[in-house]
Amino acid sequence: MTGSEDPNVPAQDEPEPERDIYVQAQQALERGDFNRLGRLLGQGEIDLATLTEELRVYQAELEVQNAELREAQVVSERMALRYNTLFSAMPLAQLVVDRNGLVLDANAFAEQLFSLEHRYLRHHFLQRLVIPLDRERLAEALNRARETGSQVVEGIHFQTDSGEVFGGELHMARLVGDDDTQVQFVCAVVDLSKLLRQQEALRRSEEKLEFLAHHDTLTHLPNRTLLNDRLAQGVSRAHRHHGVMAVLFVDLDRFKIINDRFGHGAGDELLREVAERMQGQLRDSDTLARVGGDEFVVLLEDADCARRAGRVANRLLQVFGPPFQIGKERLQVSASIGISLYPADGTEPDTLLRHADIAMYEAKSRGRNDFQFFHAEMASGVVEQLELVHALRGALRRHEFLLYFQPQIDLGNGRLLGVEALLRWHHPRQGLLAPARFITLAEEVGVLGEVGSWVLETACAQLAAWRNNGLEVPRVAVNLVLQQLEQAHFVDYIEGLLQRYQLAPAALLLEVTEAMLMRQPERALAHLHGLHRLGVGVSVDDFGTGYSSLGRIARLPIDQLKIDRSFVDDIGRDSGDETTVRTIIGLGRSLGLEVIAEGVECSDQVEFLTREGCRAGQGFLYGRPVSAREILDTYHP
Ligand SMILES: Nc1nc2c(ncn2[C@@H]2O[C@H](COP(=O)(O)O[C@H]3[C@@H](O)[C@H](n4cnc5c(=O)[nH]c(N)nc54)O[C@@H]3COP(=O)(O)O)[C@@H](O)[C@H]2O)c(=O)[nH]1
Repeated sequence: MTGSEDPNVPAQDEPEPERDIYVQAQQALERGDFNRLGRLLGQGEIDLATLTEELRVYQAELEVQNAELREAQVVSERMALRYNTLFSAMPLAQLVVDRNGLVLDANAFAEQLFSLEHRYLRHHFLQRLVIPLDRERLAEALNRARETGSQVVEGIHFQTDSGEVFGGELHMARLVGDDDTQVQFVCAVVDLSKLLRQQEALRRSEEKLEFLAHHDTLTHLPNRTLLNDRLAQGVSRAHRHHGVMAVLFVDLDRFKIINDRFGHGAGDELLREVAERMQGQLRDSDTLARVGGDEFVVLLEDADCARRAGRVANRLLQVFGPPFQIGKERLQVSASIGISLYPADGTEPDTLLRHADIAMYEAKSRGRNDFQFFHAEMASGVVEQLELVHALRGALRRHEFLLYFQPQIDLGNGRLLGVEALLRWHHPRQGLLAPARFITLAEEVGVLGEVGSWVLETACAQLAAWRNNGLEVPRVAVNLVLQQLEQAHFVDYIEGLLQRYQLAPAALLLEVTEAMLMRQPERALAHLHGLHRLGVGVSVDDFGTGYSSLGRIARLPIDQLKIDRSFVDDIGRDSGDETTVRTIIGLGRSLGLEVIAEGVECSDQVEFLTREGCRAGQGFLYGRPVSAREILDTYHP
């Protein structure tokens, strides 16, 4: 003991004797060594009360330690969870490697990226996951990471087990181990090629959206929006350079009929084919746009476009020459084209388009399959046409149609053989319109089939009504259009109609034109045979104006030939036409067909006709087309 040492303070590492006994007792108790405890108690140096107190304190200390341990466990579990989430749940390929780059762990994204299962990936060195050329850079980065704790390697190329190479970035961060020998790194592999692919896909989607906004999805031609844009640019260019420009408005003839008859699928295919054929006739600098169902617009902007416009229009019309093979059908289509020129026909895009549209209507009204340059005088007429088109659409619903009837007379005895039903339209502003004003338009707009059904129904109903009023009109002749003759169940429909109005089949005579028969669509022909079997009469209207082969006429199931008015008109004036009339009458007789002459206006004509053997006639001489009431008043016995 030194002089400075307090004899009452026990040396640091010497246990306090009394306390030592208690510590020994505690340890014995902890171990469950009751013999030892008994011996210590037997030594009599332990006070039981003090021991109990010591044990209580010791227990309290133990509880605190336990609580700390539990808390530490919770913290460590939470840390493990966080680690797992960061390592496994983030959509990023991650690997844990040791100081040499040996893979110790890898998440599912890494397995997927490198096409390697976890168990194989674990035995790889990070170096094997990059291409040989980049391995030295990787080794340098690993060394630096050991010193600095983290590293990023940019522009590195990885390779998958299947040999695929992709560019990207490698991010390394020290995970554990202050000691260099135990160090581990977490490595994140960023696949930039995927990012680039995603960016590329995004760019392509944007491009596609942009394309769709400016192009027609069916034909892929510029749509109205893009056309307006190009038209506006063209006009301002032409204005700046005192240039010219041509706008061609192309509209298919009777496209609606094709759509209705063959379905929209066929219509779409036809439009695609038309677009392709037309495009083939244009220069790269010309614009061909689709601006509506069957409407296309062509812009010509070169210096000689005013002269070229007519030639281009001609070439466009010629593409419709060869039939279009749509599925099993061979379709013959034509188009009408209107042309307007900058600056002569307008200096604003809208005006140029409108005037080309008007000229196109003019081409249609002149018989279609043609082109027309715009003239100022056209405007008023076409506006009227457009109004008519608009009004026609609702005319049936508004009950604006009515039938007039013209008598058909036995030329020998003047008796009434029947009447021809002739359509009239009571236009709200223009008054009573004859068919010449609206039949072609009705066909174009696609309402003629519906109107035709109305005519048939009304004519039959009228025949029944006359009969109920005491007038027996032997038959009614009704004009048909091809559309009606091609309806799927036309013969059944006619049969139903006759039953509904209790009419004999011979009370109905259906007039078809020679032109309709020339085209001889299969279904129409089948219907003619069906009608014949039913006993319904079929008359060939305007006979002599077409070029039907006599052999073909002889084979058709028809009952009557109607000599065209133009020939009857020339009786006594043109010996050629007289010969035609004579031939038709002879033909009818040899085929056993009734022959009726239309447009009979004077007794000389009657004399010629009866002399040649024609027994029936219709014309102003016997009566103009009149209302049903007037027929009743005139012919009621
Ligand atoms: N598809 C349908 N076509 C129809 C229907 N109703 C009529 N039409 C066709 O329209 C064309 C013109 O008919 P319309 O103006 O009624 O003229 C008829 C007569 O008025 C006229 N006619 C009769 N006799 C004379 C005459 O002596 N002189 C003279 N200048 N004209 C006369 O002829 C027309 C009847 O012709 P047609 O039918 O050829 O016998 C006409 O082609 C009708 O076919 C309809 O409902 N559907």
